[in-house]
Amino acid sequence: MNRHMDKPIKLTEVCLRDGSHAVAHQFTENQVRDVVRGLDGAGVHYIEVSHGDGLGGSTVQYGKSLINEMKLIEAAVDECKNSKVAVLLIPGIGTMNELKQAHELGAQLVRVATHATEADVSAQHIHKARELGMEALGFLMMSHSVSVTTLIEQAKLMESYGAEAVYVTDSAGALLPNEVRERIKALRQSLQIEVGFHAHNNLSLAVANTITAIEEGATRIDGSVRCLGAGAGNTQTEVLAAVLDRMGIDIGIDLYKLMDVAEDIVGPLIPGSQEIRKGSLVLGYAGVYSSFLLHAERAGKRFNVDPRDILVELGKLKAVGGQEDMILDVAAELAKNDKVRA
Ligand SMILES: CC[C@H](O)CC(=O)C(=O)O
Ligand SMILES: [Mn+2]
Repeated sequence: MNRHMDKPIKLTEVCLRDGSHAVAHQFTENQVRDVVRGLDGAGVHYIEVSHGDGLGGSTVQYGKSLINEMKLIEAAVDECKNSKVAVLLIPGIGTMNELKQAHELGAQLVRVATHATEADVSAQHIHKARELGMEALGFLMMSHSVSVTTLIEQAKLMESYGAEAVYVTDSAGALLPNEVRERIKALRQSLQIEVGFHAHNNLSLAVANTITAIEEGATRIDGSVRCLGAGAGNTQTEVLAAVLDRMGIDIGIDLYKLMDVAEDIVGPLIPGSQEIRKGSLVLGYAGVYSSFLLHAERAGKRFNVDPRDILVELGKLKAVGGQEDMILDVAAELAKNDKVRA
């Protein structure tokens, strides 16, 4: 443990949930089984399994899953000897019924995710999860887009509903290290519960930002092996584990086993490349939801406009998760303006 930490670090591996965006929600049951078996064997504490947009996300708006997420959750639970299965739920996309179903299948933790100004919509789901005996954590998305004061207010709401931790969620991968530091520090000073951090690597800062969060006392940390997550992916778990080991922080994970899962099991599932390319870079630069990338690339093709222009415009409009329909509106509008100019 480092000097600020009062609890050991708990790692949530998100490649099977955030990574679902990167594979257009096409995970098969066997892929999930293989990845979970490997992560469980490496000692990962929590493995999140859900549609990329959380329980109930399989829709035309967000992208249809190949396999019903409940089947994937059941398979993940079946493969776990020590790891716990976690799910993500965005109120309004996921419902109480889906939460109950996931719990009955063996999910032990839920992260209730809201936009960084809308924590009030998480109350019922946090209460329900606690009533079911699940761990219930709050996940404040697009945390870069609000002031530290707002973030504290919203985190306190989640704490008052019974959340056992609140995450600073850098959905756009837009936060700079000093901005992570001030946010984590402020939440640590204002909350009695644990603080977490979830990064995206769009500006190549995910590992550095995660280390900064840990230095400030964050104890709930997310990563995705091989960066399999939306945009340029998340904090690369095996890299983070190696860095923490070098720092003398033991998180109880077998580094070589984790590297092997990353290389041999997750690597072959990655459809494109998770390196930072122009699309993902613009996500971080313009402060846009990482899960918008593939939608913007598709809309760009359809309307013959540069996806970067779509993303920059969405950044200006401060589009939030759940407003995926705006991506098509913006693309159509840009195409119309291009025609007028031509
Ligand atoms: C659309 C939900 C989103 O992927 C949740 C998340 O991981 C984030 O906001 O970064
Ligand atoms: Mn994410």
